[in-house]
Amino acid sequence: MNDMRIVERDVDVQQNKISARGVQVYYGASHALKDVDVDILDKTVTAFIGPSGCGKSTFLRCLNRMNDTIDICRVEGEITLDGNNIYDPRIDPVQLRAKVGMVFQKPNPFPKSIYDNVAYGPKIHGLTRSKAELDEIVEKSLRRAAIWNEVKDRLDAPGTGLSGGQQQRLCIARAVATNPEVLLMDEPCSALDPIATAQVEELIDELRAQFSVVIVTHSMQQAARVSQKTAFFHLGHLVEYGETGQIFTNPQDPRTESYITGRIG
Ligand SMILES: Nc1ncnc2c1ncn2[C@@H]1O[C@H](COP(=O)(O)OP(=O)(O)OP(=O)(O)O)[C@@H](O)[C@H]1O
Repeated sequence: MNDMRIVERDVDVQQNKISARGVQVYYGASHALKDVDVDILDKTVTAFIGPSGCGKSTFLRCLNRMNDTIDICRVEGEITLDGNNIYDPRIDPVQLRAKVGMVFQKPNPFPKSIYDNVAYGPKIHGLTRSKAELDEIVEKSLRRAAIWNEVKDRLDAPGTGLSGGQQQRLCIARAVATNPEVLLMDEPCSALDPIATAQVEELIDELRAQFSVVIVTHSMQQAARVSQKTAFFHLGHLVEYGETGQIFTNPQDPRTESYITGRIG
């Protein structure tokens, strides 16, 4: 008789969230990104590293069409989110950016209360039907961003009155409030002190359980601490992409090796 028992086992299939093929970016006549191919995994932190001006932020901004806001910028090639072309003219960039949220280098809370900073996105995207539901989303988002305990008694106070590290976690709460699937972070710790940096790094590790996180960082130590995958960019090319441990201990390309050993950068 056939053995019909189903063997339970850990299934650890890492799925592609975003795929880029043949991506070129131009600022006017200047060719800033050249033929970038990459698959970004779900529930994974991917770090983009490389010397200043190599195109890390430009590529990050391609992933939620933030480059659309720069007049002279032109993007070619294909980028898909869950298999759907994000540059399809039928895609609304505002809706896309709710799914692919972004946190910037400098914390940039709106000049509004802590509550309103987080409530804004769910309100404009019509994600709630009642004040009670909105309160719930605000609390959940502030908890996910590990700042609830610090602000729960002053939700009406201005977001801009928080410390830099708290403001950045508020911006992360704002980004997660629309229930995104991908979180893009452009040097999110560069304006923070070491303690706030450690808090945000810990948070990034927790967010990975729910999102695909992509982080641009100048700090190789940070990339090594927070990411599972690393992409090394140089002069507009994605030179090498792989497991973070492999990139830092056994890089395959001499340019990657020069960068991580401090010879370029
Ligand atoms: N808005 C813009 N207009 C014109 N050129 C730009 C613009 N933004 C970036 N560039 C150019 O595109 C190239 C890539 O820049 P990008 O900011 O993506 O690099 P980066 O690797 O993120 O650099 P950094 O680490 O210094 O932030 C650079 O040559 C830069 O000067």
